[in-house]
Amino acid sequence: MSILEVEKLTKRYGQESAVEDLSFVLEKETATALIGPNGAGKTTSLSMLADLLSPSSGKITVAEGLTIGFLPQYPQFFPWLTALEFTEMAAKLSGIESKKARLQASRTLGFVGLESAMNKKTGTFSGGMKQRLGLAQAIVHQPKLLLLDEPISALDPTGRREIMDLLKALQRDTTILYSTHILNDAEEMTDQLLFMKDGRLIEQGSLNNVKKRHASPHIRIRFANPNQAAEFAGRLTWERELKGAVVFLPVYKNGPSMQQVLEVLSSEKQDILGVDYQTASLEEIFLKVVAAK
Ligand SMILES: Nc1ncnc2c1ncn2[C@@H]1O[C@H](COP(=O)(O)OP(=O)(O)OP(=O)(O)O)[C@@H](O)[C@H]1O
Repeated sequence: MSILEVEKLTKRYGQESAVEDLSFVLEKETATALIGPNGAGKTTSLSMLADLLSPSSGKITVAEGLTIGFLPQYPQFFPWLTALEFTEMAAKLSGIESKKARLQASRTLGFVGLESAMNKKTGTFSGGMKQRLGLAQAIVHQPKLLLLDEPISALDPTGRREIMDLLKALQRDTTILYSTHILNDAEEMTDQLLFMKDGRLIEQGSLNNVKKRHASPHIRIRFANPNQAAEFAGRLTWERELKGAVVFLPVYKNGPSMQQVLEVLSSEKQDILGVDYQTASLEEIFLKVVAAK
């Protein structure tokens, strides 16, 4: 079931388009990663979805009664407020009754791991703590759709791990759309990928489908030395590529299966160090797709 549909969304500044003809659908309780180089239009798109920026044209349709939480790329906190005061304020602004706001704020701060820092002023917070607090203000009213602009990009690996784990826990009953340029992390939590460049969507689909289209999987056979690899490659009838002591066999319709390769290798006299199946990472695919468009 879709909870949000975007049709031909466009934002122009004068002659320039920040976002052009963007169309996609968010299915309920899925995670979508919006990726693209700097200036691709990610922030502009998320700001339009969060209703902070009006589109020049196009249409956004949301499911009836949909509640939305938004974490901006650079969230602003009032340094003189404590984390609890700030989150309570966010709770009230998002429509939670005053009586319940404090309890809901403290529960949310517990969920994001800020329980012990709840009564500290936000001005003293580290980058990682601020990112958790930003997440807390975005989820305090338990929205059904969570829009996150670069929620992990400014964090160190430990901070990224922690925020990714929180997002994964949230994803069980929340639909998440987040932008990022940390593609290894995106690979971990994504039902749908949206690749943007110069304001346009240049590729979209599930991780598996995008990989199938671009990953050019191959079987990698590692020999003890380049001479052995070259000698082996010379005897093959399959399409192959030789790189030093490694032979790569592309896997596609007419290529060999792993089983066929293992059968051939079982009678080999050469020293084989290893055989495995390799596919490109999302990072490699992204660079390829962005360079091609
Ligand atoms: N208020 C504005 N006026 C004019 N141009 C703008 C405005 N806001 C954004 N742009 C332009 O629109 C394009 C898309 O910007 P946007 O911030 O959405 O990209 P982004 O993908 O979020 O980039 P980043 O990864 O660097 O945050 C850029 O070329 C930017 O210069």
